[in-house]
Amino acid sequence: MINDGGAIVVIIGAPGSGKTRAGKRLAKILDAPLIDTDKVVVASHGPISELFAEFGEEYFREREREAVADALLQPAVVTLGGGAVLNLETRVDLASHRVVQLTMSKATARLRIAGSSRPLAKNADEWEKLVRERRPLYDELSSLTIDTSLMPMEKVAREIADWLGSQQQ
Ligand SMILES: Nc1ncnc2c1ncn2[C@@H]1O[C@H](COP(=O)(O)OP(=O)(O)O)[C@@H](O)[C@H]1O
Ligand SMILES: O=C(O)C1=C[C@@H](OP(=O)(O)O)[C@@H](O)[C@H](O)C1
Ligand SMILES: [Mg+2]
Repeated sequence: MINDGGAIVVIIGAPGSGKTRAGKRLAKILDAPLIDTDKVVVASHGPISELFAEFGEEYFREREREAVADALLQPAVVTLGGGAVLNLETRVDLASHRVVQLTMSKATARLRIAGSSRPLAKNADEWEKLVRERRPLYDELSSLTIDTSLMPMEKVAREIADWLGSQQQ
């Protein structure tokens, strides 16, 4: 059963796969608000790399869970951080939402995450290991998967919008 009062759609998937960027485009297409849970955490608690360095991953995951729980109640396009699905309560919540997964190849990851400040995916090998472990969760939770490796962001956003349209008929 879809929770019609809450998030319009939730975008999950690998770090760097384009969730935040495609979500922003999608929100424009739908003329809806965008909530990126990483941005919510940063606005309240400071940069993610600093939270990891000062307080550790568990502290970040707790703050992330708070942001996710709140975001899923809002009528918005919601983009999660790649590791948000590690939280069991979040996985239970996602079962009643429309969830899209974005993926990308390792070759694309090498280009997109170069020089990024993601503490758990500092290079393509770390990224690959993390995604291999999480992939079963991403697959289980999502109803649509889009490989963004070679796809412009605008097209990614359009594909999600078209899918949402087909769901509402
Ligand atoms: N479809 C795309 N084509 C090319 N570059 C992209 C695409 N989607 C995202 N990017 C780039 O990849 C990086 C990560 O995008 P982002 O939206 O932050 O991913 P995520 O939120 O999944 O970690 C950014 O530099 C962004 O400009
Ligand atoms: O995969 C992860 O564990 C993380 C992904 C990041 O978000 P994006 O997936 O938006 O890059 C951010 O939440 C944090 O660095 C941890
Ligand atoms: Mg993001």
